Amino acid sequence: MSDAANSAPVLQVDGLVKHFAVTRGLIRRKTIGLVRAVEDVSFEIARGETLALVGESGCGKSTTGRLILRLMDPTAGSVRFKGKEIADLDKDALRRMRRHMQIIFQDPYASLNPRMTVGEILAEPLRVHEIGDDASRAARGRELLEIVGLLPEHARRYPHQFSGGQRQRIGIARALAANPDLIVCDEPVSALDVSIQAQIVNLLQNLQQRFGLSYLFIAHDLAVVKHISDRVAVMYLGKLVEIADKKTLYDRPLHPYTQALLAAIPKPDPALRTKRVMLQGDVPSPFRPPTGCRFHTRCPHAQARCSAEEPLLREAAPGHRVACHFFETIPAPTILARAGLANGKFAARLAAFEAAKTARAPG
Ligand SMILES: Nc1ncnc2c1ncn2[C@@H]1O[C@H](COP(=O)(O)OP(=O)(O)OP(=O)(O)O)[C@@H](O)[C@H]1O
Repeated sequence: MSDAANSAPVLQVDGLVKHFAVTRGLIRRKTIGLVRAVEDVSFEIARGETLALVGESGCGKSTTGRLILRLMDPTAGSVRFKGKEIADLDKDALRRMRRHMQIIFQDPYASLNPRMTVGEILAEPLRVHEIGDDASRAARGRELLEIVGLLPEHARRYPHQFSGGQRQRIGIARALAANPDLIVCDEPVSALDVSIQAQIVNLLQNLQQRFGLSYLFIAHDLAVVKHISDRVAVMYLGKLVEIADKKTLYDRPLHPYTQALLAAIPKPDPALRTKRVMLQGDVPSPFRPPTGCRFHTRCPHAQARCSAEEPLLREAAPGHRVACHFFETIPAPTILARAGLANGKFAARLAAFEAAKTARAPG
């Protein structure tokens, strides 16, 4: 994180809620319930900071990202960008503000228009925001391609002429075009090979340093998040269950769900390996979330109170908040002296990712 990260937050999210209505009937549509995708989520991101938002599929990460960019309306809650409440902005002001908040998607191919050249794709956000003329937009496009490690002459090519990693670089260049302050990175490397993942993470880190960018980095892959984040927020079934700076969260996870997610990451020293806390079963449906603590149906430490009473996100230490009734008393993950208990597939991915990241091969 850069020094500038100590200044006022770029983004403040307070009590964000999104419920999707579930309807039935073809002619007379009737609401039969709500998918509680995001429930009372609050966090902030400082200038130059990366907050990772982590959790299993369907826990509400992407919806949170889209609510922040106002790509959909929230059911309740507040999103303030550089001190301004987004809900208060009229259509024109929202369009102007969007210039400063961008998104990078998981699948760059799906988000790049196949009929446009790369030059046209990069000029588009500038045209939408009425920045410059045709010549200056084309020049900016060529500059952006160099910034993300491609060649200026690539502007004449079409998205299908690039590899997955190169396409993600184009997606990043497009997000950078209008000089944003905040980029929502929605699983930007999940679809890429592990060696390419490392290159894209390196690129995002370099761009952050160079341009003072803030990132909300959405991911389910803790190996990637470990490298890029300053702080980590863990989400389960629409709710934040733990938030802390990276070191605290990785060294001293207090929520049983975070412990389970982190135990899947192997440590190089077998003596430091922790017993893998197996997550039982699938994530319950956000259509009918469990009562009390939403994690209680899968929690190895659940007690009667957990199904009856919803835990608040409480401060465990300054900057470290945990939503668990019993975090003070549940035991830390067991240390094992024996190797081989970590998740082998994950271990291999993490090792490959770290090797590739160190190699910093060109993309
Ligand atoms: N437009 C929608 N209408 C109804 N339900 C939706 C809609 N968008 C998302 N959901 C539901 O909201 C919940 C959260 O979805 P979301 O995509 O935010 O989760 P996620 O953590 O990003 O998962 P993934 O990694 O799979 O994208 C899911 O149960 C999803 O099915």
